[in-house]
Amino acid sequence: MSLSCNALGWSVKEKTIVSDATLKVRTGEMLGLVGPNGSGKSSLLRMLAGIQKPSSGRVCLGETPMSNMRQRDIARKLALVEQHANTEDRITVREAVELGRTPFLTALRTWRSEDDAIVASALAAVDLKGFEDRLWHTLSGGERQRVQIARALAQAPDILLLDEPTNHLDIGHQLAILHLVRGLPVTSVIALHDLNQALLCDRICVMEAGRIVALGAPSEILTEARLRDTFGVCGHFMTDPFDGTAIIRFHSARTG
Ligand SMILES: Nc1ncnc2c1ncn2[C@@H]1O[C@H](COP(=O)(O)OP(=O)(O)OP(=O)(O)O)[C@@H](O)[C@H]1O
Repeated sequence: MSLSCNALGWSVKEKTIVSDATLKVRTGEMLGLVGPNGSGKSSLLRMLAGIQKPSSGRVCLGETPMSNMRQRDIARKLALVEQHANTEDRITVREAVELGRTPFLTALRTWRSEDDAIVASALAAVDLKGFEDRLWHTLSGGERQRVQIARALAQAPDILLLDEPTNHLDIGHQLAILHLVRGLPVTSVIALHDLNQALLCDRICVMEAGRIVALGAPSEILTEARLRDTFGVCGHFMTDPFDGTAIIRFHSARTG
């Protein structure tokens, strides 16, 4: 399922946070969202997820305007992993992940064994087998982050939005999560600070001061000029001798 927004904007009081964001994420595409701190990535993701109401413009899931959809119907199609997600202190890991099945439960469609299987597979996907009975507040930052990703996977979404999903993770789990998302049959938008990780995406969208300033294939978008102008760093592209892929080596703008 595709995800699009047209002329999307959000202002708080007099301050414009996001303006005129127009974007179409194609079915099955993995789109990296990059930009400096405060450029509006989380705000855009929250609007795309239907959590933040835009001040202007609209979001469509496939061809359907999100404003015409009930929250439950949105949650059956789309999951968001927020940057600083929190949850009830006394909840166990299993209960936190089970919340992902809530949009599918009704008086007639109660919990089934297939829901248990989905929850178990989501926990296994993020390497949290054996953590089922642990209480949320006893988990480390990276373990909590993986629980939130498992909760989103348990939603079995067509569209998965992730806000810096790797920021608390050790390098092994960072790579595992990125490759997991890559391999899922979903349309994804993933906010990332690590531009080498962003190179793994199909396309990259760059935000600057609340605006989308570039959108396209990683090699076209992440140029040395872009690194300098948007991020204020010198970066040089090199070829990884191991597999021939591009990697960026950074220097500070002053010393580069
Ligand atoms: N509720 C709010 N009220 C006022 N300002 C806000 C609010 N939410 C976000 N902002 C401001 O909007 C700007 C964009 O914030 P946002 O969190 O979307 O940026 P970001 O690109 O995700 O940043 P980071 O990389 O630091 O996570 C920031 O300057 C932030 O301070």
